[in-house]
Amino acid sequence: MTSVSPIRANVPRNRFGFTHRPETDQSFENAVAKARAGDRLTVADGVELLTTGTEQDGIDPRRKEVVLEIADRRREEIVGNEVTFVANLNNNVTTACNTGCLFCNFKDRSKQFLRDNDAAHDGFTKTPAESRAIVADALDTGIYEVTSVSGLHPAFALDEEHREILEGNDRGDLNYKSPERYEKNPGTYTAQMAAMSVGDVHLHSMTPEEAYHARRGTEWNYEEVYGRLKAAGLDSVPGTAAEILVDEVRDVICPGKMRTDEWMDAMEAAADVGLSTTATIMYGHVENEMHRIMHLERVRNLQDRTGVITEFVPLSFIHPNTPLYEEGMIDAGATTEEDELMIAVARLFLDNIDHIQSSWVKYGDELGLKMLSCGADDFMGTILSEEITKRAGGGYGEARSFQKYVEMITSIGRVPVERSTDYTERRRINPTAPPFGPQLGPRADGTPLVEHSQ
Ligand SMILES: C[S@@+](CC[C@H](N)C(=O)[O-])C[C@H]1O[C@@H](n2cnc3c(N)ncnc32)[C@H](O)[C@@H]1O
Ligand SMILES: Nc1c(NC[C@H](O)[C@H](O)[C@H](O)CO)[nH]c(=O)[nH]c1=O
Ligand SMILES: N[C@@H](Cc1ccc(O)cc1)C(=O)O
Ligand code: SF4
Repeated sequence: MTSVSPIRANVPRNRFGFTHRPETDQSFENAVAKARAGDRLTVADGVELLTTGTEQDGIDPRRKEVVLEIADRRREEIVGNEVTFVANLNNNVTTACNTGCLFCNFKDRSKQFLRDNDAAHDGFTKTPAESRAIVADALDTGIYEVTSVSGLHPAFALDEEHREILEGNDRGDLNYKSPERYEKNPGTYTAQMAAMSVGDVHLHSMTPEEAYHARRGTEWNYEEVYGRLKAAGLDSVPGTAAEILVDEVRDVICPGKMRTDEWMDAMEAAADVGLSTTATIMYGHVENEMHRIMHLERVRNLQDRTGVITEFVPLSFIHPNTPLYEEGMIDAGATTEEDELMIAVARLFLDNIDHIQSSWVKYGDELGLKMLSCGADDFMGTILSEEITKRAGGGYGEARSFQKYVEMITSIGRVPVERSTDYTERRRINPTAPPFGPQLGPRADGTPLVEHSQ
């Protein structure tokens, strides 16, 4: 075989002095043989596939095609030709947060939200009543699910009992301030859950990091917290806040956030009280390929223990407005080749998670569609409102209509399918029978959700 020039990757892998390096005793060829045979992959196998061989720098384009093709075939064996998506709304409650993650531009320093601060700011907080009105309107238009993730507002408490504990505490280290001190009161987490549980809408909310905030200053374990949230209306948990589940990476990008073990603990507790979850990886910043595969191994182990992870969502880091980029710690996010390999190796490595999501918020339509032939089978949801990626500098919009989904999915010869959050309800859409609108939501009647241009 004549040699082809390797493609450079963007990530500054040598700058941070990490202990874990993408080095293995495995060969690319052996790893490929195991992937083809469907054997459970080791960390070394995963690193070989993700790097297209560790013996050389950069990505070998021919080897990359081999990995993508094996992953695409595996996708077909496991889930066939259907491409799913969900009719959902994002309703984030507040941007107030002091955790200071260096990859995030969603948050605004919570000081700005205090009543005695006169300076203008772009952040927002919604009361439970405001959240309810927004979800109720969307439910009438046909959504199945509401996803809600928020900053860790200092006035948030889990419930009234938690508020009493926090009010009665004079410890200065609990990141708590009374709601009276703020312009707007987010209420309690359980009040927000109850407010957003309109009709039979599926409520997907409370990341492990939010659950951590909801138990601060108490002895309550995560089972207690998720149990109370479930009783208030929570249906399933977004497995974000995962970022990279290796502490030496967390030390750099989110030193204020929970460590890997605590994230695992919270996710297991959610499963123990009967909630299903998703799992994510946010990649393409300071981490190297060894970190990415260690992350996949930890997610695979978690799924072996819980079995409740319905989908895996690779979130490609959006860099332009983030401290990591502005402070010169990174030069860019992942390249297209790294994105393709991340999806493909997630499909091959995670032999116990059926669905791999291609996120149009992160990849856009063109690359998003390409990912559906690299191992992904789910194409996210309509979401209708998006703030996290937009504020980080992403430019792929805030919504997709059913019409757009049907056009995109049929253009690559696959079958468009509306799904429920946990994939147990699925409805194949006949592409020759417009108009296209949601039918699975509690109040859905097939009327299109948003304008066709999106
Ligand atoms: C913004 S937080 C909101 C929920 C909660 N504060 C938390 O940290 O879990 C949700 C997730 O968005 C993702 N995110 C934030 N900034 C991002 C960026 N610039 N690019 C890609 N994903 C990002 C991270 O994975 C993060 O865990
Ligand atoms: N529901 C999904 C979202 N929601 C959008 C998020 O609010 C945000 O844009 C971001 O993705 C955080 O990194 N995004 C997905 O990528 N996938 C979803 O299923
Ligand atoms: N649907 C995924 C993806 C997601 C990503 C980022 C979010 O902020 C919210 C959701 C989840 O539930 O985890
Ligand atoms: S990722 Fe979440 S915890 Fe971290 S700063 Fe952003 S909103 Fe806050």
